[in-house]
Amino acid sequence: MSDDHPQMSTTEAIGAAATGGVAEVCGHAAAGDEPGRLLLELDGVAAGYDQALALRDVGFRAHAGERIAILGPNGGGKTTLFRVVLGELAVREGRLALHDEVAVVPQTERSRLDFPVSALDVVLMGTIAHRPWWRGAGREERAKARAALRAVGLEDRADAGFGALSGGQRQRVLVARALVRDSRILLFDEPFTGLDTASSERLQQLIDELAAAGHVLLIATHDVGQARGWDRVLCLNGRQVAFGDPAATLTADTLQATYGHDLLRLGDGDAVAVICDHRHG
Ligand SMILES: Nc1ncnc2c1ncn2[C@@H]1O[C@H](COP(=O)(O)OP(=O)(O)OP(=O)(O)O)[C@@H](O)[C@H]1O
Repeated sequence: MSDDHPQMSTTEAIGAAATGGVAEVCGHAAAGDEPGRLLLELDGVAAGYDQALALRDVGFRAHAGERIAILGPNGGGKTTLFRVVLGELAVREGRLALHDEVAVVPQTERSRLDFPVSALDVVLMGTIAHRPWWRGAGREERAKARAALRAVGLEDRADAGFGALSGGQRQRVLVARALVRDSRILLFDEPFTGLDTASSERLQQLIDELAAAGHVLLIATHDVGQARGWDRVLCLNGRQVAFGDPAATLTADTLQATYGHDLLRLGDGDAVAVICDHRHG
């Protein structure tokens, strides 16, 4: 981390006290980057909007090196969970503990494409949290942003207009923007939506590389088959339905409880199809 953000050595409670839940930012653990390091804990977490709870009973632990699929129907609570982890929504019940910083990779489809910004400019936006708002990006930040673009295979497109890139390239630029924040906890909001096969394979490879480098990745997806290939799966439907190893967790019964009427069972086994709506208002 930069000197502007000294490492936090003591647990710092944030938000939520008035609503009954607890969120803790525990800073960077002294243990370093070893695989399997605990990065994120939730215990009985509930959150919502206005008077209503949108999500409840969420409890799981996430470790360095894990790719965790977040499955759920439209309105199941995936975005709500991300907003809680990002500190945008209060923890109304239970406890959330962050043992590293968090960054989100938003859906590229929701990006504004008409701003005259380059790929490098977009990545540099990720360094703003690490410097005073009034100071422009310096040599150190620019070098870091170029290194992040190199890590996602786009160093040669640094000066290209963000809106002129392909959907897959834009998604990787947004990953680079998350990487310059030095965050070990990465949240991906349906990152494969709208990508062609080649871009999807490239992003899948990048996700594998980030996990191998010691990040934990929470990836909201509607693709049950994809979730089966990752390390853990979290099933949400207004509450936590299940969490665990995909092979043991993704039974037809669990998927039925997760998706309800949005699930089509194919035959007598665990083969299913999920009906989902990718349109967002
Ligand atoms: N800003 C908001 N104000 C009020 N209710 C909201 C708000 N955002 C989400 N909700 C409600 O919270 C519940 C969970 O929504 P959330 O967006 O977390 O689901 P999701 O799993 O991300 O859905 P999708 O797959 O469609 O993106 C839904 O009932 C939704 O209507």
